[in-house]
Amino acid sequence: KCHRTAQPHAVYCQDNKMIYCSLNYLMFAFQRTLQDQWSRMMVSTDQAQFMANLIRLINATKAIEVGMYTGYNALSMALAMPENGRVVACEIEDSYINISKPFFKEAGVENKIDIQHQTAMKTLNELIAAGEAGTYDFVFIDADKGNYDNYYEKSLELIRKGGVIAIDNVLWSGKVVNPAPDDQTSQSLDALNKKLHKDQRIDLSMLTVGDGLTLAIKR
Ligand SMILES: C[S@@+](CC[C@H](N)C(=O)[O-])C[C@H]1O[C@@H](n2cnc3c(N)ncnc32)[C@H](O)[C@@H]1O
Repeated sequence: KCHRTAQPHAVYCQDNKMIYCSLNYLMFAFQRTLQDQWSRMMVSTDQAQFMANLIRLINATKAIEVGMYTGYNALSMALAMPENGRVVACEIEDSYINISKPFFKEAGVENKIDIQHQTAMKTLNELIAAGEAGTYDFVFIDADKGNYDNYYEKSLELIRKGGVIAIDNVLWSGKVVNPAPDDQTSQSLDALNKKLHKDQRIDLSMLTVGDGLTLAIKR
């Protein structure tokens, strides 16, 4: 029987053994995603749990995920929010969206997650055009890396003062240190890291969680 819990749903130690586990909705979504060939795209369990607790800490009711994949982290965010909470989940691949939907329904949060099946830039622009600038509490950027800077600028418009933009993969397996001349992804992530380091519009924290997680808090 599933239950909602704030306890760790799974924590893995270095030899990949599960050491803490709760049988909750998230665990089912996590296990299903592991069957997909691209499951390494999913955030780690500790990262999802950390961001869910951030959402609780700032009492977020409006969040955006740029790059939903199979919905594991979107589900984690939705479960951390109150009944009136909403997650705008951006995803272009319908096969991933199809995997996510039964888990959202089973967990009773399908009404909290607004799946946007189009490019994330289109969705972010539409939200701004709809007058939603300055109203979001939390944005998680985790899609195509070449567009990260564009996602960051749009997210900065969309979040309120004190809102948090979380950016994934900012260390890119360490390749942001001296990126190779032909490695555009590492170069663009490095350029974004350097830009944020000097950005006076935010307070910055770069964490060695997962593949590197930046937190930018809007001033
Ligand atoms: C790293 S995965 C996201 C993982 C997800 N946040 C999680 O933790 O499970 C990146 C996702 O972004 C999607 N994506 C890539 N480019 C996109 C775009 N331009 N607009 C919307 N989604 C995009 C991909 O299809 C992929 O599912």
